[in-house]
Amino acid sequence: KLEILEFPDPRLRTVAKPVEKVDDELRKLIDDMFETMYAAPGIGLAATQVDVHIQLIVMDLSEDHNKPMVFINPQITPLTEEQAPYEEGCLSVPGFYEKVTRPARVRINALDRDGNAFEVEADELLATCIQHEMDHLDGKLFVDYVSRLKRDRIKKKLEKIHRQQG
Ligand SMILES: O=C(O)C[C@@H](Cc1ccccc1)[C@H](O)SCc1ccccc1
Ligand SMILES: [Zn+2]
Repeated sequence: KLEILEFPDPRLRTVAKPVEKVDDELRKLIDDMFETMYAAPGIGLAATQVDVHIQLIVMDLSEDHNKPMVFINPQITPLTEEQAPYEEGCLSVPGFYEKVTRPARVRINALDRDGNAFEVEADELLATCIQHEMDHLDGKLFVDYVSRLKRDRIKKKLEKIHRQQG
């Protein structure tokens, strides 16, 4: 449905602006993002990845793709100093996985698809995923957490693949 930008596309470095109005137009984008995420497949997708630079994240960690979550203008608060590692991947960095450590538990405050404020506390994969998605909204990628040497190798490999695709 929507095209997912791939590293090292500079548009992935754009800092997303707050959503002004939660209306039917935004809800159409949300539905398109879910369709794109499920088709990838992925368990999370940030608007930045589909070249829309607003603070919007969709996620669904369920097996049956029936537990959709929407985070609009999310704010995150770490709830512990404890860090948890995870072998992260990214739909914008296809085929590469690197260990990233992040706060193990976080609180998220956001608006839902109806514009209502809500708060959730997350740990495990939900904490990892929401932090990974919120990085996208700040123009950050998980490859920013590995050495420059590793990042440049990934960059070269993806640039080669993109050249071959014309
Ligand atoms: O933002 C994305 O690109 C989707 C990411 C979300 C994610 C990254 C790291 C850790 C958890 C979630 C993934 O590509 S979605 C694919 C996936 C599926 C199950 C578990 C981890 C990653
Ligand atoms: Zn990602």
